[in-house]
Amino acid sequence: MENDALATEAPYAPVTYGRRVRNDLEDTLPKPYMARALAAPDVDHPNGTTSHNHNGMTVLQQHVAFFDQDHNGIVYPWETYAGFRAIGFNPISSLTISVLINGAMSYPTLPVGWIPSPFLPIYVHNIHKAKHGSDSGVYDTEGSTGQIHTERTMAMTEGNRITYDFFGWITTKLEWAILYVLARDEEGMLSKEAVRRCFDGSLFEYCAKMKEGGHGKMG
Ligand code: HEM
Repeated sequence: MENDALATEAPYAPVTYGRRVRNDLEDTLPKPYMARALAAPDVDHPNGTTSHNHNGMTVLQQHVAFFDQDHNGIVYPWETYAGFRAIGFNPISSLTISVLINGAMSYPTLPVGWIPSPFLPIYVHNIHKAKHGSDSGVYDTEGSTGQIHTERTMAMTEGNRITYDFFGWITTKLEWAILYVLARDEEGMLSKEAVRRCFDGSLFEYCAKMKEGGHGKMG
């Protein structure tokens, strides 16, 4: 009975055998249940990305800060576009993605009123309000991160679908598809480290530097 209390699998729910719960996090990660505000840790990086400055922002704010080109706390569609160009996406993809991202995320982040802004600004301060359903759950509703265990991302985006959450299904797929295009290796694999660094935004800084140095993958 005592062992049952710690069981992570239920015989009558085969899905709990397929989607295993890790029980070794505490070996390397202190307080794995505690959401981190400033860092995106995993078992191999218990302190997050130490080379990356959090500037006092939540991990989700750090995720989008790269796109705030003029550092005024607002990401306009043309800044999203410039950010995507800087990390190597072509003009057509960059334009399409920036219209979709700012189109979907501007409104919930607006600081005052009910009226949408025609310029589609995204307010970094309120980015936690742009969180949607059917996601990985790594970011919590305040924009902090829990532990990241993302070995099987595509299966995860299927498995995390919330019923009738069409917006969440599509947005989550899109986010993971963009990450895949950006960070896959020669064998078409997405490394766990690329995923972790996407969460805290340090991946984008890295990709922009690579692109600047002429190592950009997407030309
Ligand atoms: C190359 C650029 C980008 C990539 C690869 C990317 C990828 C991702 C990924 C993989 C997630 C995690 C989704 C999940 O937890 O299942 C995510 C979440 C998020 N991203 Fe991005 N993203 C990018 C750019 C942006 C931009 C420009 C913004 C807005 C300015 C943004 C806002 C968000 C928000 C608000 C979330 C939280 C969604 C949630 O957890 O519900 N991202 N992104």
